[in-house]
Amino acid sequence: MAELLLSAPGKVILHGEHAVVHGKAALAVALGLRTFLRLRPCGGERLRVHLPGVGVRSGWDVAELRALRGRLAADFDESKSPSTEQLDVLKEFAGIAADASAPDCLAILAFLYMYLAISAKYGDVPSVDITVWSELPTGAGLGSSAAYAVCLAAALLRACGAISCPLKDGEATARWTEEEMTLINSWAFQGERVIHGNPSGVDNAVATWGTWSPQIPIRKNHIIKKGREGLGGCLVACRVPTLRILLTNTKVPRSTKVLVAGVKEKILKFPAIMNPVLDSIDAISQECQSVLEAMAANPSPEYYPVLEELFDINQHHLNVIGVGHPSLDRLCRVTASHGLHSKLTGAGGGGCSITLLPPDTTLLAVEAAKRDLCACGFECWETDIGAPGVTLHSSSSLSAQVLQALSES
Ligand SMILES: Nc1ncnc2c1ncn2[C@@H]1O[C@H](COP(=O)(O)OP(=O)(O)O)[C@@H](O)[C@H]1O
Ligand SMILES: C[C@@](O)(CCOP(=O)(O)O)CC(=O)O
Ligand SMILES: [Mg+2]
Repeated sequence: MAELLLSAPGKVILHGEHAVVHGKAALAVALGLRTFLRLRPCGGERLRVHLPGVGVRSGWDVAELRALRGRLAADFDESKSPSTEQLDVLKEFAGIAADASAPDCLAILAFLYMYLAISAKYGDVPSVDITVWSELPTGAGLGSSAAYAVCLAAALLRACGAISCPLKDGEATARWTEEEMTLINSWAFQGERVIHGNPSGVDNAVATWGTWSPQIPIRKNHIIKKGREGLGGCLVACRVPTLRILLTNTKVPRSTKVLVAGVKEKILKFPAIMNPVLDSIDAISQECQSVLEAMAANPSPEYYPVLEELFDINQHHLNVIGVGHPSLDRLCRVTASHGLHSKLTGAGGGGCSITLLPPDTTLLAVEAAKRDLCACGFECWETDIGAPGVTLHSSSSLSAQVLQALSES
C-alpha cells in the first residue's frame, strides 16, 4: 500500500455549544486551520505512532495488538459506543492510569480503540507508521479532537481497504464519496467518544464534511446546523454571508470531557432552571440562522447589531451553565471597550472565543483590540471561516512547513 497524506479542519461553533449535547441546535463552520496525517507502510510487523502535538512516540507489535483485539472479544461496530470495560483493558495495555485524562493518554486511547475496532471489523491494518501534526491548538475549543479522530478514521479505514483511494495520479487533492464520508464520520464519532465522553457529533461532522467559503461556488453549505439525533442525518446546510471573525485563545487549558460532564451534573441538579437556558440557547441558534440567511440574501449592515446581541446573550447563558472562566470575562470586557462583542466557542472554561468584526470596524479598532488582548497574554488572529472537510493530498499539494512537520518523526 502507498503512502497516504490527508487532513481535516477544525471548527468554530457560532452558537449551540453544550446545548447540542442535549439535543438542541448548533451552528458551526469549518476553520482554515487543519490537522494533517501521514501514513507510511513500514516493515517489521510494527505499528508506530508519532503525535508531536501531545508528545507521544509509541509503537506496538502488530501480533500483540491482534492478541489484545482477541481479548476484547467484542463485536466492534461504528454504531456502538466504546464500553468502560474495553477502555479499561486498553488503559491497562498502554500503562495508562484508570482516571487519566491527560492529552497524551486520551490521544493514545482513542488511537488504540479506533485501530482495534476498525481492524476487527474490516480486516488487518498492515504495518504502518502514522504521524499526526496539527495547526490547531489542542484543548482550546476549535475541535482539535474531532479533526484528529476524523484523520485517524479516514487513514485506518483506507489502510484496511474499507474505503477507496480517490486521489488519481496527477491530482493535488481528492475527497471521498458521501457514503465513505458517512463511514469516516461514524468511526470518528467513536474516537470523539473516547476523548469527550459524551460528544454531540457536531465537531466530527464539520471536520468530515467541512464548509466552503462563499467564494468557492462548489457547495453552498457554508454553515452546518445540527441537532443531536443521527450523525449527519440532521445536518442542515444553509447559505450564509462571509463573516469576519477574530479568534482569541486565552491559553487557559481545559478539558471538553470535564466541562461537558459538569454541565450534565448541573442539569440533573437544577433541571427546572437549566433546561430553559438550553431552550433559550436553541432559540438563539434558530434566530441566528434566520438572520444569517436573510443577510446572505440581502447583505445589509443593519443585521450586525442583532448578531452582536445574540453573542452577548449566549455568552451570559454559557456562564449560567457553568462553562465560563475569568479569562473569558476579561476578554469580553477588553473587546467591549473597543465596541466589539465576543463569546466563548467550543467547550469554554478557558480556550478560545470569537469576536464579531462588523464591516464598518476600522483596521485601527481591530489592531487596538488585538494589542489589548495580546497584552493580557492572549493570542489572537483573524482566520478564514469555511474550509473543505476531510481531504486526501498529494505531497506536492502540501506546504513545505506541513511536510517538514510530518517528516520529523
Ligand atoms: N494533533 C493531535 N494529536 C494527538 N491528539 C490530539 C491532537 N489534537 C487533539 N488531540 C486529542 O484531543 C484532545 C483535546 O480535545 P478537547 O478537550 O475536546 O479539545 P478541542 O477539541 O477543543 O481541542 C487532546 O487532549 C488530545 O487527546
Ligand atoms: C461543548 C461541545 O458542544 C463542543 C466541544 O468542542 P471542543 O472540544 O471544545 O472543540 C461538545 C460537543 O458538542 O460534543
Ligand atoms: Mg474536542
